[in-house]
Amino acid sequence: MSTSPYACERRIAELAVQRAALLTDRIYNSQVKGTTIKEDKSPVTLADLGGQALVIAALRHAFPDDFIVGEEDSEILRKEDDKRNLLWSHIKEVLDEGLVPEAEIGTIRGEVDMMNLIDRGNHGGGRTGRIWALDPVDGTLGFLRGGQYAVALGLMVDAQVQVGAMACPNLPVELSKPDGAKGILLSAERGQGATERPSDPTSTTPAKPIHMNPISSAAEGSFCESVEASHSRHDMQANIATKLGITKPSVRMDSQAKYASIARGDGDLYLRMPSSSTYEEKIWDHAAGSIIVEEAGGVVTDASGKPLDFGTGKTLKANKGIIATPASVHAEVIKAVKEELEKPDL
Ligand SMILES: Nc1ncnc2c1ncn2[C@@H]1O[C@H](COP(=O)(O)OS(=O)(=O)O)[C@@H](OP(=O)(O)O)[C@H]1O
Ligand SMILES: [Mg+2]
Ligand SMILES: [Mg+2]
Ligand SMILES: [Mg+2]
Repeated sequence: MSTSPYACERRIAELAVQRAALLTDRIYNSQVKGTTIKEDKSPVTLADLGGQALVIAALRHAFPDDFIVGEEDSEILRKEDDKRNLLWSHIKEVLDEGLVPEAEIGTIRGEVDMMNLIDRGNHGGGRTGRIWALDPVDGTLGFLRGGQYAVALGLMVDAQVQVGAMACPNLPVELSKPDGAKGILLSAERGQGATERPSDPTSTTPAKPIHMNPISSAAEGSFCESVEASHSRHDMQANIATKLGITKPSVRMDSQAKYASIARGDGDLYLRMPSSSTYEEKIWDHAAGSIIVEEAGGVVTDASGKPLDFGTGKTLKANKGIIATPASVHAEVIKAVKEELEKPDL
């Protein structure tokens, strides 16, 4: 039987984010989310910290020599006994339930192991070798407000994303039933397509291939963008959409659920024009989402149409903007973006 080059990595990545999503969901539904505000003024919760520990436990078990660039570190847990104890009790419950096969993705041995695992995500990224980019809760603001968030994991080999997996606990399982069951697990391998299935590990629904909508002109489509006005230029994005003849209102959504949505044909374009000249996009905010869109028939580039460069460290250095669209309309969208950027300041 022939298998694809990264079939094993894809399987482990799927299981890892699936198990982490059981924890994030559990913490969302509990009394205490343990929110702390980080130095950059963004929130971090027990779900972010525990999700990172669980995913890295899986990577340690399956690929012990790989490097990991994770968003979080264990400093808060080392300082605050209450948070550490509470998080460990949640993680232990997820592990004891055993819904995701521990034989394949390993375990966490206790509180100290939990913190050490989180800190294994301290690699700085780079151009060579096998490096995983992990965002245990992408869209923490979305998580806190009961909106969209994603557990996102991508594998880069020599700076090319080869595998991505993402759990989106608040996206509907069926597009035709937006108020029905929630929680999907998406994944992709370079050259092998993208799939989705329910993220509930007890579900027997098989994975199915996903495809972007086959639009032939951007005017037929709709676009999504960040909820937070400080994360991208809503005004510019509206101008670009108008120029393209898009009449549907934008869909504002937190996190890489934006990539997931367009990859499964719920929307068409993702526009993210930079709102600050100093903020650098993080690799963990785009690695998983970008390959899932590409493998569903899309193209993901910066605002000038160049591919994203995942080999420049923890951040996409020198990146200006993110544009994700079906391949059929990418050139048309980049032309409109260029015109918007060249517009004289009035
Ligand atoms: N100034 C600025 N500009 C651009 N992006 C930023 C900025 N600040 C933060 N972030 C990152 O945005 C991640 C959340 O994704 P989104 O912006 O798409 O969603 S959201 O609407 O803000 O929730 C969010 O990811 P998480 O920290 O994992 O939630 C951040 O990495
Ligand atoms: Mg964050
Ligand atoms: Mg993020
Ligand atoms: Mg995050």
